[in-house]
Amino acid sequence: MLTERQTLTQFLTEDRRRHPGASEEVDSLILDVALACKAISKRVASGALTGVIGAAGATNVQGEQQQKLDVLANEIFVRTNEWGGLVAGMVSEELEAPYQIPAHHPRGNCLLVFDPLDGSSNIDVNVSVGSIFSILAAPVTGPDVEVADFLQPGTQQVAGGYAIYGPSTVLVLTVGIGVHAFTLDPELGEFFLTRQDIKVPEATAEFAVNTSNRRFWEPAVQRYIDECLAGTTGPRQKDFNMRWVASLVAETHRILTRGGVFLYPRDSKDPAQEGRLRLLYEANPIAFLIEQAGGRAITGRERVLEVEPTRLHQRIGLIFGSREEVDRIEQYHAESGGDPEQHGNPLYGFRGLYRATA
Ligand SMILES: O=P(O)(O)OC[C@H]1O[C@](O)(COP(=O)(O)O)[C@@H](O)[C@@H]1O
Ligand SMILES: [Mg+2]
Ligand SMILES: [Mg+2]
Repeated sequence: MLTERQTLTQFLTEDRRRHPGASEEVDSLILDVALACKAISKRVASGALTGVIGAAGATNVQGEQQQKLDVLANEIFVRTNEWGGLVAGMVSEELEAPYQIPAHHPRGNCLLVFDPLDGSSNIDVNVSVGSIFSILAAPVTGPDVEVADFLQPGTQQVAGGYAIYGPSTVLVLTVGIGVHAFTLDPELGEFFLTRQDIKVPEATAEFAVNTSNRRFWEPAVQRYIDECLAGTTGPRQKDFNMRWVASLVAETHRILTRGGVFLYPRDSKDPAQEGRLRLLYEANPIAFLIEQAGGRAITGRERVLEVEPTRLHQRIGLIFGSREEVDRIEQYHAESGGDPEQHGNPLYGFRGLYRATA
Protein backbone atom coordinates (compact mmCIF):
# COMPACT_ATOMS: atom_id res chain seq x y z
CA MET A 1 0.00 0.00 0.00
CA LEU A 2 2.80 2.42 0.87
CA THR A 3 4.26 2.21 -2.62
CA GLU A 4 0.89 2.59 -4.36
CA ARG A 5 -0.39 5.65 -2.57
CA GLN A 6 1.06 9.07 -2.04
CA THR A 7 1.33 10.30 1.54
CA LEU A 8 0.36 13.85 2.54
CA THR A 9 4.06 14.63 3.01
CA GLN A 10 4.92 13.33 -0.47
CA PHE A 11 2.00 15.26 -1.98
CA LEU A 12 3.15 18.50 -0.38
CA THR A 13 6.80 18.10 -1.30
CA GLU A 14 6.15 16.96 -4.89
CA ASP A 15 2.90 18.47 -6.19
CA ARG A 16 3.03 21.71 -4.21
CA ARG A 17 6.31 22.71 -5.84
CA ARG A 18 4.43 23.33 -9.07
CA HIS A 19 2.41 26.10 -7.45
CA PRO A 20 4.16 29.45 -7.62
CA GLY A 21 2.92 30.41 -4.15
CA ALA A 22 4.25 27.21 -2.57
CA SER A 23 6.19 27.75 0.61
CA GLU A 24 8.00 25.22 2.74
CA GLU A 25 6.75 26.99 5.84
CA VAL A 26 3.12 26.51 4.83
CA ASP A 27 3.82 22.85 3.92
CA SER A 28 5.37 22.23 7.32
CA LEU A 29 2.49 23.95 9.09
CA ILE A 30 -0.03 21.79 7.20
CA LEU A 31 1.86 18.73 8.43
CA ASP A 32 1.70 20.03 12.02
CA VAL A 33 -2.04 20.63 11.62
CA ALA A 34 -2.39 17.09 10.24
CA LEU A 35 -0.56 15.79 13.31
CA ALA A 36 -2.99 17.64 15.59
CA CYS A 37 -5.90 16.14 13.63
CA LYS A 38 -4.47 12.63 14.07
CA ALA A 39 -4.25 13.17 17.82
CA ILE A 40 -7.82 14.53 17.97
CA SER A 41 -9.07 11.65 15.80
CA LYS A 42 -7.64 9.18 18.32
CA ARG A 43 -9.30 10.93 21.26
CA VAL A 44 -12.64 11.17 19.44
CA ALA A 45 -12.49 7.47 18.54
CA SER A 46 -11.76 6.42 22.12
CA GLY A 47 -15.01 8.10 23.25
CA ALA A 48 -16.34 7.13 26.65
CA LEU A 49 -13.43 4.69 27.18
CA THR A 50 -11.13 7.60 28.01
CA GLY A 51 -13.72 9.83 29.63
CA VAL A 52 -13.74 12.53 26.94
CA ILE A 53 -17.53 12.64 26.46
CA GLY A 54 -19.66 15.27 28.18
CA ALA A 55 -19.69 18.93 29.10
CA ALA A 56 -16.54 20.65 30.32
CA GLY A 57 -18.57 22.86 32.68
CA ALA A 58 -17.37 26.14 31.13
CA THR A 59 -18.73 28.59 28.54
CA ASN A 60 -16.64 29.88 25.62
CA VAL A 61 -16.45 33.39 24.15
CA GLN A 62 -19.44 32.52 21.92
CA GLY A 63 -21.59 31.99 25.00
CA GLU A 64 -21.77 28.26 24.15
CA GLN A 65 -21.28 25.45 26.64
CA GLN A 66 -17.91 23.82 25.99
CA GLN A 67 -17.70 20.06 25.66
CA LYS A 68 -14.69 18.25 27.11
CA LEU A 69 -13.61 17.45 23.55
CA ASP A 70 -13.82 21.15 22.52
CA VAL A 71 -11.32 21.97 25.26
CA LEU A 72 -9.11 18.97 24.57
CA ALA A 73 -9.04 19.52 20.78
CA ASN A 74 -8.19 23.19 21.31
CA GLU A 75 -5.34 22.22 23.62
CA ILE A 76 -4.02 19.70 21.07
CA PHE A 77 -4.12 22.30 18.26
CA VAL A 78 -2.31 24.92 20.34
CA ARG A 79 0.36 22.58 21.77
CA THR A 80 1.09 20.93 18.40
CA ASN A 81 1.50 24.20 16.53
CA GLU A 82 3.12 26.58 19.00
CA TRP A 83 6.68 25.25 19.08
CA GLY A 84 7.61 24.63 15.41
CA GLY A 85 8.68 28.19 14.55
CA LEU A 86 6.04 28.40 11.80
CA VAL A 87 3.26 30.34 13.48
CA ALA A 88 3.16 33.98 14.59
CA GLY A 89 -0.15 33.58 16.44
CA MET A 90 -3.38 31.63 16.50
CA VAL A 91 -7.10 32.27 16.76
CA SER A 92 -9.51 29.58 17.90
CA GLU A 93 -13.25 29.34 18.39
CA GLU A 94 -12.49 28.40 21.98
CA LEU A 95 -10.20 31.36 22.81
CA GLU A 96 -11.41 34.91 23.30
CA ALA A 97 -8.20 36.66 22.20
CA PRO A 98 -5.38 35.69 19.79
CA TYR A 99 -2.97 33.13 21.22
CA GLN A 100 0.54 34.54 21.53
CA ILE A 101 3.49 32.23 20.89
CA PRO A 102 5.37 31.92 24.21
CA ALA A 103 8.66 33.87 24.25
CA HIS A 104 10.76 30.69 24.56
CA HIS A 105 9.42 29.37 21.22
CA PRO A 106 10.54 30.77 17.83
CA ARG A 107 7.93 32.82 15.98
CA GLY A 108 7.03 32.09 12.35
CA ASN A 109 5.30 33.99 9.56
CA CYS A 110 1.93 32.26 9.41
CA LEU A 111 -1.34 32.85 11.23
CA LEU A 112 -3.33 29.74 12.10
CA VAL A 113 -7.08 30.09 12.61
CA PHE A 114 -9.19 27.10 13.62
CA ASP A 115 -12.37 25.55 14.91
CA PRO A 116 -10.78 22.69 16.88
CA LEU A 117 -13.96 20.63 17.19
CA ASP A 118 -16.82 21.35 14.81
CA GLY A 119 -20.26 19.83 15.37
CA SER A 120 -19.95 19.64 19.14
CA SER A 121 -23.64 18.78 19.57
CA ASN A 122 -22.89 15.48 17.81
CA ILE A 123 -20.20 14.24 20.21
CA ASP A 124 -22.57 12.65 22.71
CA VAL A 125 -24.59 10.92 19.98
CA ASN A 126 -21.54 9.48 18.18
CA VAL A 127 -22.11 11.27 14.87
CA SER A 128 -19.30 12.73 12.71
CA VAL A 129 -17.44 15.79 13.99
CA GLY A 130 -14.34 17.52 12.64
CA SER A 131 -11.71 20.25 12.84
CA ILE A 132 -11.55 23.24 10.44
CA PHE A 133 -8.46 25.36 9.78
CA SER A 134 -7.28 28.33 7.76
CA ILE A 135 -3.72 29.61 7.20
CA LEU A 136 -2.93 33.26 6.48
CA ALA A 137 0.32 35.18 6.11
CA ALA A 138 1.15 37.21 9.21
CA PRO A 139 1.59 40.93 8.56
CA VAL A 140 4.89 42.20 9.95
CA THR A 141 3.92 43.92 13.20
CA GLY A 142 5.27 44.08 16.75
CA PRO A 143 6.38 41.18 18.93
CA ASP A 144 2.78 40.17 19.65
CA VAL A 145 0.06 39.42 17.11
CA GLU A 146 -2.94 41.73 17.21
CA VAL A 147 -6.61 41.21 16.43
CA ALA A 148 -6.23 43.37 13.30
CA ASP A 149 -3.62 40.94 11.89
CA PHE A 150 -6.30 38.26 11.61
CA LEU A 151 -8.99 40.46 10.04
CA GLN A 152 -8.08 39.50 6.48
CA PRO A 153 -10.66 38.58 3.82
CA GLY A 154 -10.84 34.90 2.88
CA THR A 155 -9.23 35.62 -0.49
CA GLN A 156 -5.96 36.01 1.47
CA GLN A 157 -5.95 32.41 2.73
CA VAL A 158 -2.88 30.44 1.61
CA ALA A 159 -4.30 27.10 2.76
CA GLY A 160 -7.53 25.83 4.25
CA GLY A 161 -9.22 22.58 5.03
CA TYR A 162 -10.80 20.28 7.53
CA ALA A 163 -10.46 16.85 9.04
CA ILE A 164 -13.63 14.82 9.43
CA TYR A 165 -13.74 12.23 12.19
CA GLY A 166 -16.31 9.80 10.79
CA PRO A 167 -16.23 6.08 10.03
CA SER A 168 -12.80 6.97 8.63
CA THR A 169 -10.75 10.11 9.32
CA VAL A 170 -10.24 12.19 6.18
CA LEU A 171 -8.21 15.38 5.77
CA VAL A 172 -9.50 17.61 2.97
CA LEU A 173 -7.12 20.31 1.86
CA THR A 174 -6.62 23.17 -0.55
CA VAL A 175 -3.52 25.26 -1.04
CA GLY A 176 -5.20 27.17 -3.85
CA ILE A 177 -4.68 24.55 -6.59
CA GLY A 178 -7.70 22.29 -6.29
CA VAL A 179 -9.07 20.19 -3.46
CA HIS A 180 -7.60 16.88 -2.39
CA ALA A 181 -8.57 14.32 0.26
CA PHE A 182 -6.27 12.17 2.36
CA THR A 183 -7.56 9.23 4.37
CA LEU A 184 -5.87 8.31 7.65
CA ASP A 185 -4.51 4.81 7.85
CA PRO A 186 -4.92 4.35 11.62
CA GLU A 187 -2.39 1.50 11.77
CA LEU A 188 0.39 3.41 10.01
CA GLY A 189 -0.68 6.79 11.45
CA GLU A 190 -0.29 8.32 7.98
CA PHE A 191 -2.63 10.28 5.68
CA PHE A 192 -2.76 8.87 2.12
CA LEU A 193 -4.09 10.68 -0.95
CA THR A 194 -7.44 9.07 -1.77
CA ARG A 195 -9.21 11.70 -3.91
CA GLN A 196 -7.57 14.25 -6.17
CA ASP A 197 -9.05 17.34 -7.82
CA ILE A 198 -12.45 17.00 -6.18
CA LYS A 199 -15.24 18.76 -8.07
CA VAL A 200 -18.69 19.75 -6.78
CA PRO A 201 -21.35 18.79 -9.37
CA GLU A 202 -22.94 21.94 -10.83
CA ALA A 203 -26.52 20.68 -10.40
CA THR A 204 -28.15 19.00 -7.43
CA ALA A 205 -31.51 18.00 -5.98
CA GLU A 206 -30.36 17.89 -2.34
CA PHE A 207 -30.38 20.70 0.20
CA ALA A 208 -29.27 21.03 3.82
CA VAL A 209 -30.83 23.53 6.20
CA ASN A 210 -32.13 23.62 9.78
CA THR A 211 -35.81 24.17 8.97
CA SER A 212 -36.69 24.83 12.62
CA ASN A 213 -35.38 28.35 11.95
CA ARG A 214 -37.79 29.00 9.07
CA ARG A 215 -39.70 31.81 10.75
CA PHE A 216 -36.45 33.74 11.26
CA TRP A 217 -35.27 33.51 7.64
CA GLU A 218 -35.28 36.27 5.07
CA PRO A 219 -37.95 36.01 2.33
CA ALA A 220 -35.41 34.89 -0.27
CA VAL A 221 -34.47 31.83 1.77
CA GLN A 222 -38.08 31.02 2.66
CA ARG A 223 -38.96 31.22 -1.01
CA TYR A 224 -36.07 28.96 -2.06
CA ILE A 225 -36.75 26.26 0.54
CA ASP A 226 -40.50 26.37 0.03
CA GLU A 227 -39.97 25.77 -3.67
CA CYS A 228 -37.67 22.81 -2.94
CA LEU A 229 -40.29 21.34 -0.60
CA ALA A 230 -43.02 21.79 -3.20
CA GLY A 231 -41.03 19.49 -5.51
CA THR A 232 -42.82 18.41 -8.65
CA THR A 233 -45.94 20.28 -7.57
CA GLY A 234 -44.13 23.63 -7.42
CA PRO A 235 -42.22 25.92 -9.77
CA ARG A 236 -39.04 23.79 -9.68
CA GLN A 237 -40.90 20.83 -11.22
CA LYS A 238 -38.61 18.31 -9.51
CA ASP A 239 -38.41 16.64 -6.12
CA PHE A 240 -35.61 17.46 -3.67
CA ASN A 241 -34.02 15.43 -0.90
CA MET A 242 -32.95 16.97 2.43
CA ARG A 243 -30.13 16.25 4.90
CA TRP A 244 -29.12 18.00 8.14
CA VAL A 245 -26.27 16.45 10.14
CA ALA A 246 -25.61 19.59 12.25
CA SER A 247 -21.86 19.21 11.64
CA LEU A 248 -20.60 21.72 9.08
CA VAL A 249 -17.69 19.41 8.22
CA ALA A 250 -20.04 16.49 7.52
CA GLU A 251 -22.32 18.62 5.31
CA THR A 252 -19.28 19.95 3.44
CA HIS A 253 -17.89 16.46 2.97
CA ARG A 254 -21.17 15.24 1.56
CA ILE A 255 -21.38 18.19 -0.84
CA LEU A 256 -17.78 17.62 -1.96
CA THR A 257 -18.70 13.97 -2.54
CA ARG A 258 -22.04 14.10 -4.35
CA GLY A 259 -23.07 17.77 -4.59
CA GLY A 260 -25.80 19.62 -2.78
CA VAL A 261 -26.45 23.02 -1.28
CA PHE A 262 -26.00 24.08 2.36
CA LEU A 263 -27.72 27.03 4.00
CA TYR A 264 -27.14 28.50 7.44
CA PRO A 265 -28.39 31.88 6.31
CA ARG A 266 -28.46 35.20 8.04
CA ASP A 267 -31.61 35.26 10.14
CA SER A 268 -33.39 37.30 12.78
CA LYS A 269 -33.12 34.75 15.61
CA ASP A 270 -30.44 36.77 17.37
CA PRO A 271 -30.62 40.29 15.98
CA ALA A 272 -27.13 41.04 17.32
CA GLN A 273 -25.61 38.38 15.05
CA GLU A 274 -25.50 38.13 11.26
CA GLY A 275 -25.73 34.36 11.26
CA ARG A 276 -24.77 31.22 13.15
CA LEU A 277 -21.41 30.26 11.69
CA ARG A 278 -18.14 32.08 12.25
CA LEU A 279 -16.47 33.88 9.35
CA LEU A 280 -12.77 33.38 10.06
CA TYR A 281 -12.59 29.71 11.02
CA GLU A 282 -15.76 28.19 9.58
CA ALA A 283 -17.11 30.13 6.57
CA ASN A 284 -13.78 31.22 5.03
CA PRO A 285 -11.95 27.87 4.89
CA ILE A 286 -15.11 26.07 3.74
CA ALA A 287 -15.71 28.74 1.06
CA PHE A 288 -12.08 28.40 -0.07
CA LEU A 289 -12.48 24.62 -0.48
CA ILE A 290 -15.85 24.88 -2.22
CA GLU A 291 -14.64 27.50 -4.72
CA GLN A 292 -11.51 25.48 -5.42
CA ALA A 293 -13.81 22.53 -6.16
CA GLY A 294 -15.83 24.60 -8.66
CA GLY A 295 -18.77 25.41 -6.37
CA ARG A 296 -19.85 28.76 -4.92
CA ALA A 297 -20.10 30.22 -1.38
CA ILE A 298 -22.09 33.39 -0.61
CA THR A 299 -23.57 35.18 2.37
CA GLY A 300 -26.77 35.62 0.37
CA ARG A 301 -25.73 38.86 -1.24
CA GLU A 302 -21.94 38.66 -1.55
CA ARG A 303 -19.08 36.25 -2.03
CA VAL A 304 -17.98 34.94 1.38
CA LEU A 305 -14.28 35.20 0.51
CA GLU A 306 -14.61 38.94 -0.16
CA VAL A 307 -16.20 39.86 3.17
CA GLU A 308 -13.94 42.25 5.12
CA PRO A 309 -13.89 40.87 8.67
CA THR A 310 -14.49 43.31 11.51
CA ARG A 311 -14.28 40.97 14.54
CA LEU A 312 -12.42 37.76 15.41
CA HIS A 313 -15.54 35.77 16.23
CA GLN A 314 -17.81 37.47 13.71
CA ARG A 315 -20.76 35.37 12.55
CA ILE A 316 -22.08 35.39 9.00
CA GLY A 317 -24.75 33.88 6.76
CA LEU A 318 -23.27 30.95 4.84
CA ILE A 319 -24.75 29.40 1.70
CA PHE A 320 -22.58 27.13 -0.43
CA GLY A 321 -22.45 24.18 -2.75
CA SER A 322 -23.51 23.32 -6.29
CA ARG A 323 -23.21 26.35 -8.51
CA GLU A 324 -26.69 26.30 -10.08
CA GLU A 325 -28.51 26.33 -6.74
CA VAL A 326 -26.26 28.99 -5.17
CA ASP A 327 -26.79 31.17 -8.26
CA ARG A 328 -30.55 30.81 -7.82
CA ILE A 329 -30.45 31.67 -4.09
CA GLU A 330 -28.31 34.73 -4.87
CA GLN A 331 -30.84 35.77 -7.51
CA TYR A 332 -33.72 35.44 -5.01
CA HIS A 333 -31.84 37.66 -2.56
CA ALA A 334 -31.29 40.25 -5.30
CA GLU A 335 -34.96 40.09 -6.33
CA SER A 336 -36.13 40.57 -2.75
CA GLY A 337 -34.71 44.06 -3.01
CA GLY A 338 -31.65 43.50 -0.88
CA ASP A 339 -33.63 44.40 2.23
CA PRO A 340 -32.84 41.87 4.97
CA GLU A 341 -35.48 43.49 7.21
CA GLN A 342 -38.33 41.93 5.23
CA HIS A 343 -38.39 38.85 7.44
CA GLY A 344 -41.67 37.00 7.31
CA ASN A 345 -43.14 39.18 4.58
CA PRO A 346 -46.21 37.16 3.48
CA LEU A 347 -45.75 38.29 -0.12
CA TYR A 348 -42.71 36.01 -0.30
CA GLY A 349 -44.20 32.99 1.45
CA PHE A 350 -45.01 29.69 -0.20
CA ARG A 351 -48.53 30.92 -0.98
CA GLY A 352 -47.23 34.41 -1.73
CA LEU A 353 -47.27 36.40 -4.92
CA TYR A 354 -43.63 36.00 -5.82
CA ARG A 355 -43.14 32.45 -7.02
CA ALA A 356 -40.20 31.47 -9.14
CA THR A 357 -40.41 30.19 -12.63
CA ALA A 358 -38.39 27.03 -13.18
O1 LIG B 1 -27.60 23.10 15.95
P1 LIG B 1 -27.77 23.94 14.72
O2 LIG B 1 -28.39 25.29 14.99
O3 LIG B 1 -28.47 23.20 13.61
O4 LIG B 1 -26.31 24.30 14.21
C1 LIG B 1 -25.48 23.37 13.59
C2 LIG B 1 -24.23 24.06 13.19
O5 LIG B 1 -23.51 24.42 14.35
C3 LIG B 1 -22.20 23.92 14.31
O6 LIG B 1 -22.13 22.75 15.08
C4 LIG B 1 -21.31 25.01 14.87
O7 LIG B 1 -20.00 24.60 15.07
P2 LIG B 1 -19.41 24.27 16.55
O8 LIG B 1 -19.89 22.91 16.94
O9 LIG B 1 -17.94 24.34 16.25
O10 LIG B 1 -19.87 25.36 17.48
C5 LIG B 1 -21.95 23.56 12.84
O11 LIG B 1 -21.05 22.51 12.66
C6 LIG B 1 -23.33 23.18 12.36
O12 LIG B 1 -23.50 23.46 10.98
MG1 LIG C 1 -17.93 24.80 14.13
MG1 LIG D 1 -16.25 24.13 17.42
